[in-house]
Amino acid sequence: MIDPVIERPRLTRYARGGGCACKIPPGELEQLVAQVSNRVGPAVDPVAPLLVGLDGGGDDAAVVELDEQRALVTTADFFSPVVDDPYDWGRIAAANALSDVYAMGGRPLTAVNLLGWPRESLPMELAAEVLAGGASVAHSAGCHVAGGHSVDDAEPKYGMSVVGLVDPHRMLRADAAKPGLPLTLTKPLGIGVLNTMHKATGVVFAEAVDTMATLNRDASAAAVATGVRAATDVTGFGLLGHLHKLARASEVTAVIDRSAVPFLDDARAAAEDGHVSGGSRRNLEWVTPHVDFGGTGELDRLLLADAQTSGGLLVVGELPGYPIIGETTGFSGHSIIIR
Ligand SMILES: Nc1ncnc2c1ncn2[C@@H]1O[C@H](COP(=O)(O)OP(=O)(O)OP(=O)(O)O)[C@@H](O)[C@H]1O
Ligand SMILES: [Mg+2]
Repeated sequence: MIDPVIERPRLTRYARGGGCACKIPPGELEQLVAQVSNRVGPAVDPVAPLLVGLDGGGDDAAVVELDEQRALVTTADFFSPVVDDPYDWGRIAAANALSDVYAMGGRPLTAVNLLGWPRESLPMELAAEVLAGGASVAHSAGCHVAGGHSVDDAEPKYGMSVVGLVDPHRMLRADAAKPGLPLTLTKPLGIGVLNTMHKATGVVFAEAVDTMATLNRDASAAAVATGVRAATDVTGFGLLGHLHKLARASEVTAVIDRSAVPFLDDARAAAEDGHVSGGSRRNLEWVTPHVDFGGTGELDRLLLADAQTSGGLLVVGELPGYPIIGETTGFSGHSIIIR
Protein backbone atom coordinates (compact mmCIF):
# COMPACT_ATOMS: atom_id res chain seq x y z
CA MET A 1 0.00 0.00 0.00
CA ILE A 2 3.08 2.25 0.00
CA ASP A 3 3.74 4.36 -3.11
CA PRO A 4 7.30 3.27 -4.11
CA VAL A 5 8.24 6.74 -5.39
CA ILE A 6 7.03 9.02 -2.64
CA GLU A 7 6.95 6.38 0.11
CA ARG A 8 3.59 7.50 1.41
CA PRO A 9 0.53 5.31 1.89
CA ARG A 10 -1.71 5.27 -1.19
CA LEU A 11 -5.00 6.46 0.32
CA THR A 12 -7.22 4.96 -2.40
CA ARG A 13 -5.96 1.49 -1.40
CA TYR A 14 -7.56 1.86 2.03
CA ALA A 15 -11.13 1.92 0.67
CA ARG A 16 -13.27 -0.43 -1.41
CA GLY A 17 -15.06 2.29 -3.38
CA GLY A 18 -14.09 5.88 -3.81
CA GLY A 19 -15.70 9.31 -3.99
CA CYS A 20 -19.28 9.65 -5.09
CA ALA A 21 -18.99 6.22 -6.78
CA CYS A 22 -19.35 4.72 -3.27
CA LYS A 23 -22.85 6.18 -2.84
CA ILE A 24 -25.68 3.71 -2.24
CA PRO A 25 -27.16 3.07 -5.73
CA PRO A 26 -30.03 5.44 -6.68
CA GLY A 27 -32.83 2.84 -6.72
CA GLU A 28 -31.87 1.40 -3.33
CA LEU A 29 -31.52 4.87 -1.81
CA GLU A 30 -34.98 5.93 -2.99
CA GLN A 31 -36.51 2.75 -1.49
CA LEU A 32 -34.71 3.36 1.80
CA VAL A 33 -35.83 6.99 2.06
CA ALA A 34 -39.41 6.06 1.07
CA GLN A 35 -39.59 3.35 3.77
CA VAL A 36 -38.76 5.92 6.45
CA SER A 37 -41.14 8.56 5.06
CA ASN A 38 -43.93 5.95 5.03
CA ARG A 39 -43.35 5.10 8.70
CA VAL A 40 -42.67 8.55 10.14
CA GLY A 41 -44.67 11.64 9.22
CA PRO A 42 -43.40 15.22 8.87
CA ALA A 43 -42.01 17.38 11.69
CA VAL A 44 -44.53 18.28 14.39
CA ASP A 45 -45.20 22.05 14.72
CA PRO A 46 -42.12 22.96 12.62
CA VAL A 47 -40.11 25.97 13.72
CA ALA A 48 -39.72 27.09 10.08
CA PRO A 49 -41.54 26.08 6.88
CA LEU A 50 -39.79 23.48 4.71
CA LEU A 51 -39.38 24.77 1.14
CA VAL A 52 -37.37 21.84 -0.25
CA GLY A 53 -37.36 18.37 1.33
CA LEU A 54 -37.58 14.79 0.14
CA ASP A 55 -40.67 15.11 -2.09
CA GLY A 56 -40.25 13.88 -5.66
CA GLY A 57 -36.99 12.04 -4.95
CA GLY A 58 -35.33 14.87 -3.03
CA ASP A 59 -33.13 17.72 -4.16
CA ASP A 60 -29.48 18.63 -3.63
CA ALA A 61 -30.09 20.09 -0.18
CA ALA A 62 -32.86 20.78 2.30
CA VAL A 63 -34.17 24.35 2.43
CA VAL A 64 -36.20 26.06 5.17
CA GLU A 65 -37.64 29.56 4.97
CA LEU A 66 -36.31 32.15 7.40
CA ASP A 67 -38.17 35.19 6.05
CA GLU A 68 -39.37 36.67 2.72
CA GLN A 69 -35.83 37.14 1.39
CA ARG A 70 -33.82 34.41 3.06
CA ALA A 71 -33.87 30.65 3.35
CA LEU A 72 -31.40 28.31 5.03
CA VAL A 73 -29.79 25.52 2.96
CA THR A 74 -28.38 22.41 4.71
CA THR A 75 -26.51 19.48 3.22
CA ALA A 76 -23.94 16.83 4.16
CA ASP A 77 -21.54 14.82 2.02
CA PHE A 78 -18.66 12.49 2.80
CA PHE A 79 -16.88 9.67 1.01
CA SER A 80 -13.78 7.50 0.90
CA PRO A 81 -10.57 8.66 -0.88
CA VAL A 82 -10.76 9.38 -4.61
CA VAL A 83 -7.09 10.28 -4.91
CA ASP A 84 -3.96 9.17 -3.04
CA ASP A 85 -2.83 12.68 -2.09
CA PRO A 86 -4.44 13.63 1.25
CA TYR A 87 -4.44 17.41 0.69
CA ASP A 88 -6.06 17.03 -2.76
CA TRP A 89 -8.63 14.59 -1.37
CA GLY A 90 -9.53 17.20 1.26
CA ARG A 91 -9.90 19.91 -1.39
CA ILE A 92 -12.08 17.67 -3.55
CA ALA A 93 -14.31 16.54 -0.68
CA ALA A 94 -14.89 20.15 0.41
CA ALA A 95 -15.65 21.38 -3.14
CA ASN A 96 -18.09 18.47 -3.45
CA ALA A 97 -19.83 19.19 -0.12
CA LEU A 98 -20.16 22.91 -0.90
CA SER A 99 -21.51 22.06 -4.35
CA ASP A 100 -24.96 21.07 -3.10
CA VAL A 101 -25.41 24.60 -1.70
CA TYR A 102 -24.36 26.06 -5.06
CA ALA A 103 -26.69 23.62 -6.84
CA MET A 104 -29.58 25.28 -4.96
CA GLY A 105 -28.35 28.76 -5.99
CA GLY A 106 -27.16 29.47 -2.46
CA ARG A 107 -23.99 30.68 -0.76
CA PRO A 108 -22.27 28.58 1.92
CA LEU A 109 -21.90 30.20 5.35
CA THR A 110 -20.38 27.57 7.66
CA ALA A 111 -19.16 24.01 7.40
CA VAL A 112 -18.23 21.35 9.92
CA ASN A 113 -15.90 18.46 9.11
CA LEU A 114 -17.06 14.82 9.04
CA LEU A 115 -14.02 12.55 9.48
CA GLY A 116 -13.62 8.78 9.75
CA TRP A 117 -10.02 7.65 10.22
CA PRO A 118 -8.32 4.25 10.62
CA ARG A 119 -5.99 5.53 13.36
CA GLU A 120 -4.10 2.26 13.67
CA SER A 121 -3.15 1.96 10.01
CA LEU A 122 -2.80 5.57 8.82
CA PRO A 123 -0.85 8.36 10.55
CA MET A 124 -2.86 11.25 11.97
CA GLU A 125 -0.54 13.63 10.09
CA LEU A 126 -2.28 12.53 6.90
CA ALA A 127 -5.66 13.27 8.45
CA ALA A 128 -4.38 16.78 9.24
CA GLU A 129 -3.47 17.22 5.57
CA VAL A 130 -6.95 16.10 4.50
CA LEU A 131 -8.56 18.62 6.87
CA ALA A 132 -6.17 21.38 5.74
CA GLY A 133 -7.08 20.74 2.09
CA GLY A 134 -10.77 20.92 2.97
CA ALA A 135 -10.39 24.12 4.98
CA SER A 136 -8.40 25.80 2.19
CA VAL A 137 -11.22 25.26 -0.33
CA ALA A 138 -14.03 26.18 2.07
CA HIS A 139 -12.17 29.34 3.13
CA SER A 140 -11.62 30.30 -0.51
CA ALA A 141 -15.43 30.14 -0.82
CA GLY A 142 -15.87 32.54 2.11
CA CYS A 143 -17.23 29.70 4.22
CA HIS A 144 -16.09 29.18 7.81
CA VAL A 145 -14.95 25.73 8.90
CA ALA A 146 -15.83 25.89 12.54
CA GLY A 147 -16.05 22.37 13.94
CA GLY A 148 -16.71 18.78 13.04
CA HIS A 149 -16.97 15.21 14.25
CA SER A 150 -14.27 12.52 14.04
CA VAL A 151 -14.51 8.77 14.53
CA ASP A 152 -12.17 5.79 14.35
CA ASP A 153 -13.24 3.94 11.20
CA ALA A 154 -12.22 0.87 9.18
CA GLU A 155 -11.79 3.04 6.06
CA PRO A 156 -10.84 6.73 5.75
CA LYS A 157 -13.86 8.94 5.04
CA TYR A 158 -14.07 12.69 4.81
CA GLY A 159 -16.59 15.36 3.96
CA MET A 160 -18.53 18.24 5.42
CA SER A 161 -21.93 19.30 6.57
CA VAL A 162 -22.59 22.75 5.14
CA VAL A 163 -25.11 25.47 5.92
CA GLY A 164 -25.83 28.17 3.36
CA LEU A 165 -28.22 31.01 2.55
CA VAL A 166 -30.42 31.35 -0.53
CA ASP A 167 -32.99 33.83 -1.81
CA PRO A 168 -36.15 31.67 -1.84
CA HIS A 169 -37.47 33.46 -4.94
CA ARG A 170 -34.30 32.76 -6.95
CA MET A 171 -33.54 29.24 -5.75
CA LEU A 172 -32.43 26.56 -8.28
CA ARG A 173 -34.70 23.53 -7.88
CA ALA A 174 -34.53 20.11 -9.51
CA ASP A 175 -38.32 20.12 -10.04
CA ALA A 176 -38.56 23.52 -11.74
CA ALA A 177 -37.37 22.72 -15.29
CA LYS A 178 -39.66 23.89 -18.11
CA PRO A 179 -39.83 22.61 -21.72
CA GLY A 180 -38.04 24.46 -24.51
CA LEU A 181 -34.88 25.46 -22.63
CA PRO A 182 -31.20 24.68 -23.30
CA LEU A 183 -29.29 22.32 -20.97
CA THR A 184 -25.84 23.45 -19.91
CA LEU A 185 -23.11 21.36 -18.23
CA THR A 186 -20.39 23.33 -16.43
CA LYS A 187 -17.66 20.67 -15.95
CA PRO A 188 -16.52 17.92 -18.34
CA LEU A 189 -17.40 14.28 -17.56
CA GLY A 190 -14.93 11.41 -17.23
CA ILE A 191 -13.92 12.03 -13.63
CA GLY A 192 -15.13 8.58 -12.53
CA VAL A 193 -13.19 6.53 -15.05
CA LEU A 194 -10.03 8.56 -14.43
CA ASN A 195 -10.38 8.10 -10.65
CA THR A 196 -10.90 4.36 -11.16
CA MET A 197 -7.75 4.22 -13.29
CA HIS A 198 -5.83 6.29 -10.71
CA LYS A 199 -6.84 3.84 -7.99
CA ALA A 200 -5.77 0.85 -10.11
CA THR A 201 -2.49 2.26 -11.45
CA GLY A 202 -1.38 5.23 -9.33
CA VAL A 203 -1.25 7.47 -12.44
CA VAL A 204 -2.23 11.03 -11.41
CA PHE A 205 -4.63 12.92 -13.71
CA ALA A 206 -3.94 16.55 -12.84
CA GLU A 207 -6.78 17.89 -15.00
CA ALA A 208 -9.27 15.64 -13.20
CA VAL A 209 -7.94 16.74 -9.79
CA ASP A 210 -8.24 20.41 -10.77
CA THR A 211 -11.75 19.86 -12.11
CA MET A 212 -12.90 18.14 -8.91
CA ALA A 213 -11.32 20.77 -6.64
CA THR A 214 -12.93 23.64 -8.57
CA LEU A 215 -15.91 25.27 -6.85
CA ASN A 216 -19.28 25.44 -8.61
CA ARG A 217 -19.61 28.95 -7.13
CA ASP A 218 -19.19 31.00 -10.33
CA ALA A 219 -21.49 28.81 -12.41
CA SER A 220 -24.13 28.99 -9.67
CA ALA A 221 -23.89 32.77 -9.35
CA ALA A 222 -24.13 33.13 -13.15
CA ALA A 223 -27.23 30.89 -13.22
CA VAL A 224 -28.95 32.88 -10.46
CA ALA A 225 -28.00 36.18 -12.13
CA THR A 226 -29.53 35.12 -15.46
CA GLY A 227 -32.81 34.01 -13.85
CA VAL A 228 -32.35 30.23 -14.19
CA ARG A 229 -34.89 28.28 -12.11
CA ALA A 230 -33.71 24.67 -12.33
CA ALA A 231 -30.34 23.01 -11.78
CA THR A 232 -28.62 20.15 -9.98
CA ASP A 233 -25.03 19.01 -9.60
CA VAL A 234 -23.70 15.95 -11.41
CA THR A 235 -22.17 13.57 -8.88
CA GLY A 236 -22.38 9.88 -8.04
CA PHE A 237 -25.41 8.99 -10.20
CA GLY A 238 -23.67 10.36 -13.29
CA LEU A 239 -25.03 12.76 -15.91
CA LEU A 240 -27.80 10.34 -16.89
CA GLY A 241 -28.83 9.58 -13.28
CA HIS A 242 -29.02 13.20 -12.17
CA LEU A 243 -30.62 14.30 -15.45
CA HIS A 244 -33.26 11.57 -15.07
CA LYS A 245 -34.03 12.75 -11.52
CA LEU A 246 -34.37 16.37 -12.67
CA ALA A 247 -36.48 15.50 -15.73
CA ARG A 248 -38.72 13.14 -13.71
CA ALA A 249 -39.27 15.72 -10.95
CA SER A 250 -40.04 18.44 -13.53
CA GLU A 251 -42.13 16.19 -15.83
CA VAL A 252 -40.08 17.08 -18.92
CA THR A 253 -37.94 15.14 -21.39
CA ALA A 254 -34.25 16.00 -21.78
CA VAL A 255 -32.88 15.62 -25.30
CA ILE A 256 -29.10 15.23 -25.25
CA ASP A 257 -26.73 15.81 -28.15
CA ARG A 258 -24.09 13.16 -27.45
CA SER A 259 -21.42 14.93 -29.51
CA ALA A 260 -21.85 18.14 -27.48
CA VAL A 261 -21.14 16.52 -24.09
CA PRO A 262 -17.64 17.53 -22.92
CA PHE A 263 -15.18 14.92 -21.58
CA LEU A 264 -11.79 15.17 -19.92
CA ASP A 265 -8.81 14.04 -22.03
CA ASP A 266 -8.00 10.34 -21.49
CA ALA A 267 -11.52 9.53 -20.23
CA ARG A 268 -12.53 7.50 -23.27
CA ALA A 269 -9.20 5.63 -23.30
CA ALA A 270 -9.60 4.83 -19.58
CA ALA A 271 -13.11 3.49 -20.23
CA GLU A 272 -11.87 1.44 -23.19
CA ASP A 273 -9.24 -0.05 -20.86
CA GLY A 274 -12.07 -1.18 -18.57
CA HIS A 275 -11.71 1.39 -15.76
CA VAL A 276 -15.46 1.69 -15.22
CA SER A 277 -16.65 1.56 -11.59
CA GLY A 278 -19.43 -0.72 -10.38
CA GLY A 279 -21.30 2.44 -9.38
CA SER A 280 -21.33 3.68 -12.99
CA ARG A 281 -22.66 0.31 -14.22
CA ARG A 282 -25.43 0.45 -11.58
CA ASN A 283 -26.28 4.01 -12.66
CA LEU A 284 -26.71 2.84 -16.25
CA GLU A 285 -28.87 -0.09 -15.18
CA TRP A 286 -31.09 2.24 -13.14
CA VAL A 287 -31.69 4.81 -15.88
CA THR A 288 -31.95 2.46 -18.87
CA PRO A 289 -35.76 1.96 -18.72
CA HIS A 290 -36.18 5.75 -18.85
CA VAL A 291 -33.77 6.51 -21.71
CA ASP A 292 -34.18 6.34 -25.48
CA PHE A 293 -30.54 5.68 -26.39
CA GLY A 294 -31.04 5.74 -30.17
CA GLY A 295 -27.83 4.41 -31.74
CA THR A 296 -25.66 5.12 -28.66
CA GLY A 297 -23.16 2.27 -28.13
CA GLU A 298 -22.35 0.58 -24.81
CA LEU A 299 -19.13 2.50 -24.12
CA ASP A 300 -20.82 5.88 -24.69
CA ARG A 301 -23.71 4.81 -22.47
CA LEU A 302 -21.26 3.94 -19.68
CA LEU A 303 -19.38 7.22 -20.13
CA LEU A 304 -22.64 9.21 -19.91
CA ALA A 305 -23.60 7.29 -16.73
CA ASP A 306 -20.07 7.53 -15.25
CA ALA A 307 -20.20 8.32 -11.51
CA GLN A 308 -18.71 11.78 -11.05
CA THR A 309 -17.13 13.14 -7.89
CA SER A 310 -17.50 16.90 -7.42
CA GLY A 311 -18.88 17.25 -10.95
CA GLY A 312 -20.31 20.37 -12.51
CA LEU A 313 -23.74 21.94 -12.47
CA LEU A 314 -26.38 20.76 -14.90
CA VAL A 315 -28.31 23.95 -15.57
CA VAL A 316 -31.65 24.31 -17.35
CA GLY A 317 -30.81 27.48 -19.24
CA GLU A 318 -27.89 29.04 -21.05
CA LEU A 319 -24.73 30.14 -19.21
CA PRO A 320 -22.22 32.15 -21.24
CA GLY A 321 -18.88 30.32 -21.48
CA TYR A 322 -20.23 26.83 -20.78
CA PRO A 323 -21.29 24.18 -23.34
CA ILE A 324 -24.94 23.51 -24.15
CA ILE A 325 -25.46 19.73 -24.30
CA GLY A 326 -29.13 19.54 -25.24
CA GLU A 327 -32.56 20.92 -24.47
CA THR A 328 -35.77 20.21 -22.60
CA THR A 329 -39.07 19.36 -24.30
CA GLY A 330 -42.52 18.41 -23.04
CA PHE A 331 -42.56 14.88 -21.60
CA SER A 332 -42.67 12.41 -24.47
CA GLY A 333 -42.48 8.99 -22.82
CA HIS A 334 -38.80 8.92 -21.81
CA SER A 335 -36.96 11.11 -19.29
CA ILE A 336 -34.00 11.29 -21.64
CA ILE A 337 -33.53 10.98 -25.40
CA ILE A 338 -29.96 10.76 -26.70
CA ARG A 339 -29.21 11.82 -30.27
N1 LIG B 1 -29.87 8.64 4.80
C1 LIG B 1 -30.71 9.52 4.22
N2 LIG B 1 -31.83 9.93 4.86
C2 LIG B 1 -32.68 10.79 4.27
N3 LIG B 1 -32.51 11.30 3.05
C3 LIG B 1 -31.41 10.92 2.38
C4 LIG B 1 -30.45 10.02 2.92
N4 LIG B 1 -29.46 9.84 2.01
C5 LIG B 1 -29.79 10.62 0.96
N5 LIG B 1 -30.95 11.26 1.17
C6 LIG B 1 -31.64 12.18 0.26
O1 LIG B 1 -31.85 11.53 -0.98
C7 LIG B 1 -31.78 12.48 -2.05
C8 LIG B 1 -30.75 12.03 -3.03
O2 LIG B 1 -29.51 11.92 -2.36
P1 LIG B 1 -28.18 12.30 -3.04
O3 LIG B 1 -27.07 11.96 -2.10
O4 LIG B 1 -28.14 11.75 -4.41
O5 LIG B 1 -28.31 13.88 -3.19
P2 LIG B 1 -27.17 14.93 -3.23
O6 LIG B 1 -26.84 15.31 -1.84
O7 LIG B 1 -27.54 15.97 -4.21
O8 LIG B 1 -25.96 14.10 -3.82
P3 LIG B 1 -24.54 14.74 -4.09
O9 LIG B 1 -24.02 15.18 -2.79
O10 LIG B 1 -23.81 13.56 -4.61
O11 LIG B 1 -24.75 15.86 -5.04
C9 LIG B 1 -31.42 13.82 -1.42
O12 LIG B 1 -32.61 14.56 -1.24
C10 LIG B 1 -30.84 13.42 -0.08
O13 LIG B 1 -31.01 14.43 0.87
MG1 LIG C 1 -26.30 17.08 -5.44
